Amino acid sequence: MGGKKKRKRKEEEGGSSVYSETPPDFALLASLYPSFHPFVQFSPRPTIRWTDFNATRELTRVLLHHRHAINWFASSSSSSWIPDGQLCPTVPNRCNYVHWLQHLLSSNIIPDAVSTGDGKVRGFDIGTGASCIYPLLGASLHGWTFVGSDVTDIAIEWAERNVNNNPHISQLIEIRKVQCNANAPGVEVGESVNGVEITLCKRTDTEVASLPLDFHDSENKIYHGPPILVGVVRDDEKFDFCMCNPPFFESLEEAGLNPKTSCGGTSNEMVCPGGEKAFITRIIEDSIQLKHQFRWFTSMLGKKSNLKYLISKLWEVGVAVVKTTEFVQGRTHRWGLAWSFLTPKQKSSISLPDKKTCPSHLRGLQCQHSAINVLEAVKSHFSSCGLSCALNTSSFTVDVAASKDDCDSILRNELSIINKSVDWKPTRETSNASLNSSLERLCFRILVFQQIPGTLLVKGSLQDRNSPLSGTFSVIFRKLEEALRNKFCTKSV
Ligand SMILES: C[S@@+](CC[C@H](N)C(=O)[O-])C[C@H]1O[C@@H](n2cnc3c(N)ncnc32)[C@H](O)[C@@H]1O
Repeated sequence: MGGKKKRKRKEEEGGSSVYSETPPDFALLASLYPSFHPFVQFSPRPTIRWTDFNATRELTRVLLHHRHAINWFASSSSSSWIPDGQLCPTVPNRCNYVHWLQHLLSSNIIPDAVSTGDGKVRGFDIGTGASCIYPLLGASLHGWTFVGSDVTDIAIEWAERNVNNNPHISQLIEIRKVQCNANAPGVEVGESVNGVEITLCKRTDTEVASLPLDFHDSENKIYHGPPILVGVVRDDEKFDFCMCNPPFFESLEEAGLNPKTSCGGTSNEMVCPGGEKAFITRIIEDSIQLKHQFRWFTSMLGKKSNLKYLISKLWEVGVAVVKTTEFVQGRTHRWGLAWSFLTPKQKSSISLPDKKTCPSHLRGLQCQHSAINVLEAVKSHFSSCGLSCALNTSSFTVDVAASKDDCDSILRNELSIINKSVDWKPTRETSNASLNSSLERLCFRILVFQQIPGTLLVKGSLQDRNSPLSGTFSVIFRKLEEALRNKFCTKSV
């Protein structure tokens, strides 16, 4: 696909932002902001040293002010708006997420329940950080109201400070401290590892302290830290969305030091046992309990490889719609995952309902076509898709078997049709090598019979409804339905 087409697709998904079109002009910013000037190297072309934490922090400050009218000067004499070493957000990357949320909210995919009664969009930012970047951006760009939560005292203190420094939007933002459950086992967020705050990425040559042994235990992928949504969101609250830039990494070693940039980030901000996979899994679990209190649940991901697991987890818990996107900023790639329990209003894209509600009946084929004609069309449809099938003219059935690869490729095709705006139910991961081979195939039967005089009914039934591949059945059946309607129906029935 050409670059133009790709960009258009991204824009349709809400996956690009103003920063892809108009990157920061360092020379202009240096001339407007004397505090930024010393960090700019003008030759061969204006840029900053990305490995210098003070330079990236200053860039964030000036961009927030210049582009978003967000005031970053503390009211005290301090000129910092986040303390040394705390994660310093890059504005373009954070804007991409806000831009995508705006796209989701306005896309009309799910019912448009106004949460607060005052007509304002209300969001919940999980782990708002010292910068409070998402509430500040969301409030300033779109007038959204926010609750921003965090677990550490330092994040709460500075987030409040940053909100108060922006009186024009401060009324829109509430900062909420997550009360850590004293009995919760595992990580003690708010305390530092080994009693020292370990700073990541601050400098390229920063040493990362060694960790206690049990911190390396990657076996336990279950999140067992402080509450995330359940226990933090109040019973009477409703939100249009939640968002999260989670601690991506499982360990300090994994977080490592990115030699190319310096965005700061402490252990508390960057690391959680089980990494983002465990953290987002907990958000998914919380979302089941809070399904009526949020329109959209969303999170950012740092690793594409976690998407597959999380999407299948989502379908397992019975969500109604899943969306993903990719955020690309320079050489940094991030992914967005969104889900909702509200039934989509329109079928703008594919949704695979749960097994019990799989469409499996095609009614109303006019009887001027014989059942045999229809049966043969069924067989030739599946044969042309490369699936193995057997026609039985005495039982009026076609038995079809699709391999896991067939199912994956059917889903992939669907995905490309819907411009990679993903609404799909992938096959469950089959990591267990001893898996019975029948589980690796999706077997189903198509039956054609006369339901009432004059009309034929085409019915599909799965051989094993619990097959991990059964999610693909609704796509397969819908494709068959389309093919049969095109061939036999003069008008939609
Ligand atoms: C990667 S930082 C993101 C900060 C900011 N939102 C940003 O995008 O720059 C993750 C944040 O989540 C916070 N955090 C970790 N566990 C949390 C929990 N259970 N509830 C709320 N915040 C949490 C950390 O303290 C940290 O500030």
